[in-house]
Amino acid sequence: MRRLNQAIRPAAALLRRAAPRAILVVVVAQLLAGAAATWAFLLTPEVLNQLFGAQGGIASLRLVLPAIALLLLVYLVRMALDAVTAMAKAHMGPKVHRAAEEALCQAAVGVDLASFDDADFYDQMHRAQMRGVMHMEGATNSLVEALSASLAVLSASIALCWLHPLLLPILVLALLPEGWAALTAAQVQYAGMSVTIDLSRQLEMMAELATNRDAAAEIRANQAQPYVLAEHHRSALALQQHLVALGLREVRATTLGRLLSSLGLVATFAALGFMLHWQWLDLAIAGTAVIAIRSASLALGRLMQVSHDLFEKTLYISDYCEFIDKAAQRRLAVGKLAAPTNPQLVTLDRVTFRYPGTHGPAALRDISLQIKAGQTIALVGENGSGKTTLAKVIAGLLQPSGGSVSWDGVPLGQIDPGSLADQVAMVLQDPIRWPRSARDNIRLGRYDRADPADVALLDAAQQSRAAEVISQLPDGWETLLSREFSGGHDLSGGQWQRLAVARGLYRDAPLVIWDEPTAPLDAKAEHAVYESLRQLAHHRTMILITHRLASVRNVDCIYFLERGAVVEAGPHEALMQQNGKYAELYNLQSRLNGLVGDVQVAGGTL
Ligand SMILES: Nc1ncnc2c1ncn2[C@@H]1O[C@H](COP(=O)(O)OP(=O)(O)OP(=O)(O)O)[C@@H](O)[C@H]1O
Repeated sequence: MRRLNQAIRPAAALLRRAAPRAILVVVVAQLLAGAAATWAFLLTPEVLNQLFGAQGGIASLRLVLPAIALLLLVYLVRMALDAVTAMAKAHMGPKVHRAAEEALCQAAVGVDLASFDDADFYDQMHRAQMRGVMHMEGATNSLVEALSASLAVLSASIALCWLHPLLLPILVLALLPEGWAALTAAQVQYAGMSVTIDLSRQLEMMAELATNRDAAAEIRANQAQPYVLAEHHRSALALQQHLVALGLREVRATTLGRLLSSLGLVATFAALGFMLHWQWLDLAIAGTAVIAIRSASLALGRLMQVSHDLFEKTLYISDYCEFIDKAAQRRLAVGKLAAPTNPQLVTLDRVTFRYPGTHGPAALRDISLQIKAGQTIALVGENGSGKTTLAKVIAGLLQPSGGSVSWDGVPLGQIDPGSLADQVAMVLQDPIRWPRSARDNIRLGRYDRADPADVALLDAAQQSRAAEVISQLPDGWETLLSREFSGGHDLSGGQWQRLAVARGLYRDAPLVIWDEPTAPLDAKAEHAVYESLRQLAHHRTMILITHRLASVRNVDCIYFLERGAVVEAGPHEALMQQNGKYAELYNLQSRLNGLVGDVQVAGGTL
């Protein structure tokens, strides 16, 4: 019961929230159906008595007809009530599914970015999404079934008790073995469930790899098909063997239960025979008792099946609920203050950051710096030195593990994340490829921006050279950019990046962060992007992350990172004079690649 409760309570709460009217209809209809069933049982002895007493011939049958008609009417009412229940149930399932899915999405988008780097949390979120929502909907259906079956058992019990109080213990005698068998089978399933889930997840992972569009090219290029198939086969075989073993144990339990149930039935008939013999009840009541016991036994079978289903869903539902709770806790730790509009000074004081669940050196170590409004700074350094992490900390997307980040003296922990994000435009290294139209892909930079004549949209597309890409699409701005839907169209990596740059430009925020914005771009597009940056830099604070050191020669300050720490900082000339790591890397790049064309930023060359 304790385990069942873990599934019943949250499913019932969601049901009450998502479909209160439907649940009211179901409860009322089922109570009335239960009352109708009891009435039908009470009418049955009367009908049987009249039938047994009839002498034959039309005349005596006519006498029985009103009682039969009444019984038929009661059955019809019951059928109508069951139909009403089924209709309410048809509303319930989709409503509960929607509510569960919406709660999950709301929880997922509400948590801080670091939560996505917490492997346990991320894993739980996916379990909740893949199975929790589905089982939540299933559990609400099971609840309705459980209510209907319980009321059927109750109505048979009341009728039997009414007809003769001794019939109640006989009913218990008939039902006990069946109940025991169903519970034992459920326990067998429950005991093996965590292994079932584990094996299913491994299998799903391999099936996902085999069918995933993003993985398809690499699997073929690396000739990894045999590996994928072998791993899939290994997981599938393990799951199959586990399920067969579980099924056989369940069959043993149910067979024993059936055997006991048959013994219970024999005992029931013996008890009825005994009562008939001593004339404690007449034949019509004994006949009704057989019908009622049969009906109660079928209902109990249904109840046990439903409980069994609920048992199976318990783990998934607990997992779903736990995720929603955890997400709410991660959401609570946010500030309430509004972010300063156009912050004049961003200060980092001895900031450290460690990704959740990681060991070894922290991703950022003891970083202190200041960025004034209107400045352009560059973060440079080798792969994995912490540039992207630092940019996310400055933007308030990641909370430092130590030290503090403040905007105009207000610690970011006290600022509402929404208002903080409002001040930042961030173009990331691997931007999201929205499976939406080309228009939406840019407008999603700030989807609620008023731009009735598309002036800002066209401007952003022009500056990033995304306009050229869009003009070649079959449906122009309205082309769906996803091959996963029919009629969809895909872009090259560089074309996607142009759209991402356009999105960043369209966002139009006072603090702009560009993380390798031009890496996959061709020379012309790169030139166009730096032209846009030059214009942007006049009245914005810019943080530029790049490996092309020639691009950052004239920014206000360059921060050179190494293993999470700033090891050199200053303008290009100063760093070159220092002749340290930056100078070494700069000279190396110059020798290897030659310098890229100079681009003007903030009045100087970039
Ligand atoms: N989500 C994450 N979870 C755990 N560790 C991470 C995560 N993202 C980055 N790291 C680690 O943090 C360190 C800094 O990563 P970061 O992405 O900030 O480097 P970067 O300088 O931007 O690298 P690149 O030039 O390759 O983009 C690296 O050691 C990386 O392995």
